[in-house]
This record gives sequence, C-alpha cells and structure tokens, in this order.
Amino acid sequence: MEVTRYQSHAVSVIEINHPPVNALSSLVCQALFKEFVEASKDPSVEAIVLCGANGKFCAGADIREFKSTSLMKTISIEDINGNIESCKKPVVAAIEGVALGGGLELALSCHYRVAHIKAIVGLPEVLIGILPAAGGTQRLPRLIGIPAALDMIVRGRHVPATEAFQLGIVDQVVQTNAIDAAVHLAREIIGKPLDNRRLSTLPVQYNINIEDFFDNALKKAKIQFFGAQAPLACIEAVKASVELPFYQGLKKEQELIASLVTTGQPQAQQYAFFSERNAGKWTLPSGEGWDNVSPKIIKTTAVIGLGTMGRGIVTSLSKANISVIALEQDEKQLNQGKKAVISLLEKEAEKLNKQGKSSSFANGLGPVHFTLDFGEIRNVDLVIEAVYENMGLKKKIFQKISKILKPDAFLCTNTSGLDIDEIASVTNRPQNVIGMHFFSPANIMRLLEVVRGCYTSPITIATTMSLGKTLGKVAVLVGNCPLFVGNRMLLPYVEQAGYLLEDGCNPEDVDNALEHFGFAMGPFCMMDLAGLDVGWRSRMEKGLTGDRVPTGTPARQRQGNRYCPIADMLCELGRFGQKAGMGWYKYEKLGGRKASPDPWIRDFLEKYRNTHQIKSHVINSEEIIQRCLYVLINAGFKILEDGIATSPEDIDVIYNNGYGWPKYRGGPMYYAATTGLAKVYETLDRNYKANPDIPSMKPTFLLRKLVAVGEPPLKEWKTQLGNLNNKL
Ligand SMILES: CC/C=C\CC(=O)SCCNC(=O)CCNC(=O)[C@H](O)C(C)(C)COP(=O)(O)OP(=O)(O)OC[C@H]1O[C@@H](n2cnc3c(N)ncnc32)[C@H](O)[C@@H]1OP(=O)(O)O
Repeated sequence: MEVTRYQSHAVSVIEINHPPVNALSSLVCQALFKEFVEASKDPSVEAIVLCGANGKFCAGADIREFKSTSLMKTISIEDINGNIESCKKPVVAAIEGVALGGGLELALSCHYRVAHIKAIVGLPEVLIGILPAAGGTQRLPRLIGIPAALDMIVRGRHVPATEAFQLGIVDQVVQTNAIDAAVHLAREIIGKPLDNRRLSTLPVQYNINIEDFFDNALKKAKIQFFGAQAPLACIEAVKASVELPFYQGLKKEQELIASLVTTGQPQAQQYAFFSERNAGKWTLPSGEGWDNVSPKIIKTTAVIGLGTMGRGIVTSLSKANISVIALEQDEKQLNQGKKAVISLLEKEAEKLNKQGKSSSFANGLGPVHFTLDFGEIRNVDLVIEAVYENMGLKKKIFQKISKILKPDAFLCTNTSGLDIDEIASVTNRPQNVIGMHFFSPANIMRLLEVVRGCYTSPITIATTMSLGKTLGKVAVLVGNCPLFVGNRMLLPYVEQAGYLLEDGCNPEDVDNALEHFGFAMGPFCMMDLAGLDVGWRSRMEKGLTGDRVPTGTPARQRQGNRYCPIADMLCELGRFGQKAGMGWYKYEKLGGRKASPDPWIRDFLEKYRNTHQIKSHVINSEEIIQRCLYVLINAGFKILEDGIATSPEDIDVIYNNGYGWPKYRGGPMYYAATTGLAKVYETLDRNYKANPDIPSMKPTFLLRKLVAVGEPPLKEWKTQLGNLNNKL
C-alpha cells in the first residue's frame, strides 16, 4: 500500500509509504488523492495530518518516472495540493527526514507544518534541470518573501529545520516525534479560521524594486550557472508570482518546465543524478559487491603527509567526526600543517554555523591529533598516505607502516596516477592496499576515485567506498592503470590544446571555446592554476623532455609521434602559472588569480610557428571543442575497453564531480551518445587519417563497434565488449 490512513480520535493521519524516500509516483499520487478526498469527506474526521513512513516525509516527485518529453501524471501533485489547501478541515504536515521538491510543495499546501529538528526541507529541482512546478515557485514567495524564496529555489538549497523555522517555512520544530506533535497541533486548531493559512490566497509582499531585483538575479545567475537553463526558468517563475495571479503563475510554471524539457538539460541532469547513485553499487566480476560484502567500521585513522592534499584529507575526516592522527616528518612541516588544518576547520565550522548546525570542531581541532611519531599510529584502523607523487618515497613509507600497523589495518595511498600494485608489493598485506585519489581541495571536492589493485580484497574496497560516503564524497571504483580514469582522459585533451596553439590559436581562444561549452575552466587556465611545473616534472620523469631526450630527436616529435614542447619551453623560462605571476596568461601579482591574455605569449607563439614553419589557420570554436573533447571521449571508450571503469556512467560521474564538466551536458560519454557516436567516430577517423602521428585520435575498437551495431543506448555499451577485459 503506497498510502495508508488511520484515525486518532478526530484526526485522520495519512501516511505516504513508498520506500526508499516516499517519492510521489503516479500510484502514490492516485492513492494520496483518494485517501485525502475520503478523509476530507468523512464526517468523523475533523482534522488531517500528512506524514511519511520510515522517518521521511517525501523526497518529491518520482524522478524515475520522468519521461523525456512529459512530466504529466494522471493526477498531478498540484491537483493534490489544490485539494489540500482548499480543504475546510485543518491539514498539518508532519515533516521528518526530508521534505524536498514536490514533498515540500505538498507540505506548503497544508495549513500548518511541524518539523523534526533533524529534518531538511528544500526545492532542489534546479539540480535536476527543472523547476518546482507543483506550486512551489508561487507558494514559497508568498510565505517567506521573494529574496529568501528565490535563493532557496535557484540554488536548490537544503534548509535545516531550525533555519526553516526562522524563515517561517515551518510553524514548529520538535525534538520528539513530529507526527505526534502534528496530531496534537491539529486537535488544537480544529474549528479555528484557516483563511490566512491558504498560501495561494495571500499576496506576495515585498518592499524592493522588483524589476531591478529580478534583472540583477538574472544577470548573476547567467554568470554563476553559466549555460544552465533551469536557474533562469526558476527566476522567471518566481517573478511570475509577483506579476500574475496565483493560478496564472501555476500555468507559467507548467510552460517553463515544458520548455526546459525541450533543451535536453533535465534529461542530462537526471541521468547524472542516477549515475551518481549507481556509482556506489560496485560489483566485481566474481559477483562480490556492494550488496554482499560488508565494510569494516572505521573509527580511527591516520594521514601521513600534511601538504595541500593531506591537510584537506585530515579536514575531511575531522568534519565527519572520525578520529585522525596527522603525521609529518619534521616539526616545521607539522606546525605549518597544523595551522593550515585549524584554519580549514574554522572555515568549515563557520559554514555549518551559518546553516544553524553545530560541529565537533567549532572550538578547536575536534578529533585530530598531530604527531611526528610513527609509533602513535600503530593501532589505527586505516591509514591514508598523502605524501607527494614519488614512487620511491611512497614505497618506503608503505614498507615502514606495514610493519608497524595492526594486521587488519587498511593502507590507502592518495595518488593521482601511480601504480597501486607496485606500492602494495612492498607491504605484508597487499590485499589491504588500495588507492584513494582525492581531488584538490580535498575537503571540498566531492569526487573520490577508489583504485583497486590486483591484490586488493573486496572487503578493502567495501570499507574504502563506505568511508568515501561517510566523508560526503561520490566514490567511484576504478581499475589500476597509469593516471586511472579522470587524468588518463585529460591527457589527450591537454595534448590537443597544445596542438591547437601550434596550429594557430592563442590560449584564450581555446579556453573561451571550452568555457563557453560549459567547463568551469579551460585547459590553459587549469594548468596555470595547478602549476605548469607539475606536468613538466612528470614529462621529465617519462623522458619526454629534459636531459633524457635522445640527441637528434626532432623538437616536435617523440618516438615517432607528434609532441608539442611549448609547455616545456614556458617552464624553462619559469612561467609556472599563477604562483609565478605568469604562465599561459599573465597575472596581477605572484599568486594572483586574475588572468589576462599576455601579448608576450602571442609573440612567442608567432615566433615558434615561424621557427617550425607551421602554417597556422583560423580555428573556430566548433573545431576547438571537437578536437579537444573527441579525444577525451575516445580515451573514455578505451578505458571501458580496458576494463578500468565499470560503466560509461561511472566515467561521467568522475567528470561531472572532479573535472568541471557541465552537469547539464550529462558527462563526456552521455555527450558522445547525444551528439551521435557516428559523428564522433567519423570526425576522429578523418582527423586521425590526416594526423597519423596523433594516436589518441585513432577511434577505439569499442567506439567503432558501437557505431557498427547501430549505436545502442549507453546502458548497453559494455555488453558489446563481453568479458574482454575487466580490471575491476
Ligand atoms: C512537476 C514537478 C513537481 C515536482 C518536482 C520534483 O519533486 S522533482 C524531485 C525533487 N526531489 C529531489 O530532487 C530529491 C532527490 N533526492 C535526494 O536529494 C536524495 O536522494 C535524498 C532524498 C536527500 C536522500 O539522500 P540519501 O543520500 O539518503 O540517499 P540516496 O540519494 O542514495 O537515495 C536513496 C534512493 O532513493 C532514490 N531517490 C531519491 N530521491 C528520489 C526521487 N525524488 N525519485 C525517485 N527516486 C529517488 C535514489 O535514487 C536512491 O535509489 P537507489 O535505488 O537506492 O539507488
């Protein structure tokens, strides 16, 4: 039964029961409508309470039922809302757990709302590419005013109960059972007037210049959410609450949602939503997986190395209230690390404070302890090594700690691409060794690549994936290969960006095209931020530049393939990016962030092209996007072929959460599917034939096969490979 009803004296309690989150599916809507009509007609019922089973009010419309072209149901959520609001008997919402999207819209149509202290409310539709179109954009401004409503709706913010009370969204916050409190309130208000409790009948009150306010909001949103259509539609809908009578406002919501659906963005964002949830459902070829391997509970941890990554990881663990011993090799670095962690934790506490939440680290370090003594980590459950990317150093540390730690402790390495098996091979428990590739800043970035080595046991995977979730990360299990998934795909993308400079572009042409596509940052801005020396060092280690390049090697060739040495040349001149005040761009000062195109670079590129007799040509944005993205996508197909990622969805989760890919485009593999695999294949094939010295352009076997079999849906891509190669 999706909806049940029972009576407590004169109060009828209607409970939504649709696990896991009581989403409003068609069946739930029908049942809710029916039960509500019956309760409202029943003469023995004098008041009604709406609640959700299993401690959750309702997470909104059932996203699984959204079809690509229509969001209509036989009975819409707003049909139910209208009925509730106009009911002559008082209706109280008892909010436990979550009241999100259609769930909050349902609660807003009730005459009163009681929330449990731990509940959260919000209208997060914008995050899945739509707007609250069951009256949310019309009722919320009438309840809490335009600025607060707009902020919640445009950002899709989750609001904790205490803040919801301050804003006036809920009438009571209780520490005990919210349903009992709602029933109690319902009894008290029987027979009392309800006219000023029906939000649709209230005027929207404001004392601001509405035209200016919405113009500014639109301008800001166009910058902040560049390219995303839903935030703009949300603003238009809230504006309609001021300009139009309530029922016309509802019509406007419907028009706006219908027009959003035609952009394809909701479909991409909903795909991203479910892909993210599925990423946690890892399964090994052996059948062992998330649903049959229990993780070990991690209570105590240690982090080795307090550089940028280590500090972020310590902060992350501390935020999750997990005890952590932070270890450094000398007093100076320990103190620097400690100062940095304190400052990060203070910022985190401030953020929580603003949300009305308290933190265990508000007045200090919470569960962190700093030390120079390796002996102190002997009893921890799990260690995360976060020293710099050097195989020799990492092996030395792993050898040492595997002798010290208790036998069942887990050993994790934070690396962005080193061989997990080589690191594991020096320990006395390779089955407990795993990679945890955090992204910088590690206390903020949501992505975590969990890297399984050939020895890693299922329980180690389960424990690390579960720890990732506890830290609030989106953990994705990947296989062990140089650079893993995200960075491996990035390599040909950055390589193409270099070739584009040789062929006639300036850095800003490439960055502008990709930022216009929706990336948070183009490749040259990204390199300036990360530091050009990082890639330079790695190329030196690989013998691509520096003393180890065999004499006589042509400047623009390595092992017979095309090579662009421009980044190396900038590094030789000390142009390391932001930290040097110059890189691909110039900056206002050392460490400055405001990039300006540098005439020196233009001049340098012109001379470079002349020296190498390169005929440059005008390259438009479409060519830039295709050249950079198609090789990245091609690398994604190779990763699937090699069994390094479980699914195209996992690759997309990695790109959406760690590489600034615009979520409204779903991720690179989803983008390839919507662009058309044949187009991607033919473009790559043509370019490869014209440039046989760029191997990353050669279409992969999987891409070719998928085109040959008629481009099956993305969910079926992997089945085309059979069990060819699975490193997971
Ligand atoms: C006409 C338009 C009218 C209304 C529009 C809407 O209401 S759109 C929906 C708006 N609501 C949301 O966007 C909420 C989305 N859900 C969440 O933010 C989180 O899931 C939530 C509720 C905070 C719970 O988070 P938690 O981390 O505890 O669990 P998880 O995210 O893994 O979700 C558990 C399973 O529930 C499924 N699910 C969640 N929300 C919905 C939903 N609205 N519809 C359908 N399914 C939903 C989720 O996929 C998980 O499923 P599983 O099979 O276990 O992977």
